[in-house]
Amino acid sequence: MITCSAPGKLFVVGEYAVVEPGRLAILVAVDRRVSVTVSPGELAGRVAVRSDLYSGTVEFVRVDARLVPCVDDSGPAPRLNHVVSAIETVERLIVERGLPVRPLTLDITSELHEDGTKFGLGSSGAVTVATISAVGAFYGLDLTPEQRYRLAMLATARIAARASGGDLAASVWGGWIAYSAPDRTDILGMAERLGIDRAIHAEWPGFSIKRLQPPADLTFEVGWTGVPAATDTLVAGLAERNRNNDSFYRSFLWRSDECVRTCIAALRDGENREFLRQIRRFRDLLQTADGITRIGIFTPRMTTLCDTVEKVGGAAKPSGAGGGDCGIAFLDNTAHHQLETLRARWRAAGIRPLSIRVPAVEKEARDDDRQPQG
Ligand SMILES: Nc1ncnc2c1ncn2[C@@H]1O[C@H](COP(=O)(O)OP(=O)(O)OP(=O)(O)O)[C@@H](O)[C@H]1O
Ligand SMILES: C[C@@](O)(CCOP(=O)(O)O)CC(=O)O
Repeated sequence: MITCSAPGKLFVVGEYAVVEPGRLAILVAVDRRVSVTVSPGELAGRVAVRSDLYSGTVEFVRVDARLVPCVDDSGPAPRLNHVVSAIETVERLIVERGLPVRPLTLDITSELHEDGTKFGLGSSGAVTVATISAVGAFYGLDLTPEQRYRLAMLATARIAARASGGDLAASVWGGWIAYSAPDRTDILGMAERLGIDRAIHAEWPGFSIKRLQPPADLTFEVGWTGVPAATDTLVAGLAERNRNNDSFYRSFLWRSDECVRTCIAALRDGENREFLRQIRRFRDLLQTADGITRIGIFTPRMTTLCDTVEKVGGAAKPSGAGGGDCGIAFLDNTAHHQLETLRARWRAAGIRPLSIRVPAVEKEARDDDRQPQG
């Protein structure tokens, strides 16, 4: 039996733009995780999945390298597509290497939901990475962090073509990272033409990952609006502009990149004031984009969440797609009184402060780091 876990994430800056290959975002991994335990299954050719998100066990049968749910008349099948795609991707690699697939049972538990409602902390990314790690380890694969990210990216791209994979990168590498995504159509094409094994060892133009120093003397606070958001619909709303080669969208991408790069430099140089300025700038950028596209990044509660932080001297913005989910705030870490005031005002406005931290990355993991391409 093998258990692996993977953390959830928060976007610091760069969301939306990061869906375009090569565009940077900053993310952090949080101290809440999804765990996946893989044990030998009982029936040949079968995979059984149990998740604390859904009741009961879902049985799958392998048909042509795909997992097809066995008929279950107990109600609509739970949404296990991220888990299934992760298992299928690892098993394609196993088959390519001439190894036998085996009956499996997966048990999944999540700290990224409460009573079945997501907080917007990247549960889909965390469950994908934890499944890749656990199934890979069960089959005896010795996967490096980058190979786990690449398998997770391929598994995700098959079912969510727009997803940047920033959540996957944060989940794999942990800590503070700067990330840019590969072209997902390209890498899926590569996997089809060359197979999974060669695709995960090939050059992925656009992909980069770099570890960042956390800001010293700043604390961050996360507020949950209490409303889960549908990321894909929101992303489609903005990405639509790209298809039309819209001049607003081009300037959005350019401004986002400039903001993320300035944040990276501010973190490197310990320039907290500049970092806070860029957080505000990115909020403005998202607000302008929302005003033009009317996709609904800023709900009234999200606006209150951010405004309340400004009033106590900090800087805040939505984290991720917005439309609900979480906002992220940065404040001077000596501002204890302001922090208490902020939490009280958030609660009064129906915003729940979440106690979330970014765990420090162990030296061993830091030594595994790769540098950005290009
Ligand atoms: N514990 C789990 N067990 C099985 N599947 C899970 C689990 N957690 C997440 N998932 C999968 O991820 C999907 C949720 O993805 P979604 O993008 O809506 O939320 P999220 O990743 O938590 O939030 P966000 O994208 O806003 O960060 C679920 O529908 C399910 O397919
Ligand atoms: C809008 C986007 O950049 C971030 C979405 O973040 P979240 O899943 O809502 O936390 C989409 C993506 O990166 O795939």
